[in-house]
Amino acid sequence: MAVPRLVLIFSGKRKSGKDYITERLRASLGGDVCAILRLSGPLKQQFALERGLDFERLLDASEYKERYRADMIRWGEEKRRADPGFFCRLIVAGVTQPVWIISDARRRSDVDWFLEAYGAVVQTVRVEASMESRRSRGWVYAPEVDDAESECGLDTGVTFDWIITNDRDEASLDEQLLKLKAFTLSKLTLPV
Ligand SMILES: Nc1ncnc2c1ncn2[C@@H]1O[C@H](COP(=O)(O)OP(=O)(O)OP(=O)(O)O)[C@@H](O)[C@H]1O
Ligand SMILES: C[C@@](O)(CCOP(=O)(O)O)CC(=O)O
Repeated sequence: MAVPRLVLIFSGKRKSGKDYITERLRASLGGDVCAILRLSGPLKQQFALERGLDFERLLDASEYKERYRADMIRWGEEKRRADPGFFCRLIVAGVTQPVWIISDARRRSDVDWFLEAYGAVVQTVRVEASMESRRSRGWVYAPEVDDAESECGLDTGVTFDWIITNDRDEASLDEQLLKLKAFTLSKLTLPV
């Protein structure tokens, strides 16, 4: 198994901007240095296959995805109950880049699995956005989703190494991303 130099574990509420921010970070680091690994990737793929759904449409920030979210959460939780590392192992297989971004941690079991496997190089990153910002990006409160572990599992119990505030202030976001990028680059220049 490849050994990463840095594993950034991102979490945050729906529409806080996890995908947006992780894509920006990858773009600025380059795809040969940095891989985005989505725990929900293999989950959505298998769920789509079993239900005859459109996998591609479950990936983007669409209303289509939201329609199936509660069912996907239940489906994924069954898999995790049987094997908490199930999705974690799937997404790290065969990755060759030195920097891994896990874009969508939602549960303690996800964070604990990475800490156990790669603890020395793990950094946890929380993306925060106001309810107003999230609403402006399409968030609408949904019972059984916003009050469930999928959204609240990391609200407490983890001391995040980084907190990124993603509201309307573009300059502030640029600055925060630059700091995280500089930290990431500093890890790449250290000897193995
Ligand atoms: N700082 C920003 N500037 C412009 N657009 C943004 C910003 N942050 C997020 N967005 C947009 O808001 C929408 C929701 O963001 P994104 O999909 O990244 O959130 P998320 O936290 O990954 O949500 P989910 O948990 O639902 O997947 C996307 O269309 C994204 O492009
Ligand atoms: C089903 C689920 O993986 C959907 C995640 O979708 P997204 O990260 O919001 O694109 C959430 C979960 O695992 O609880």
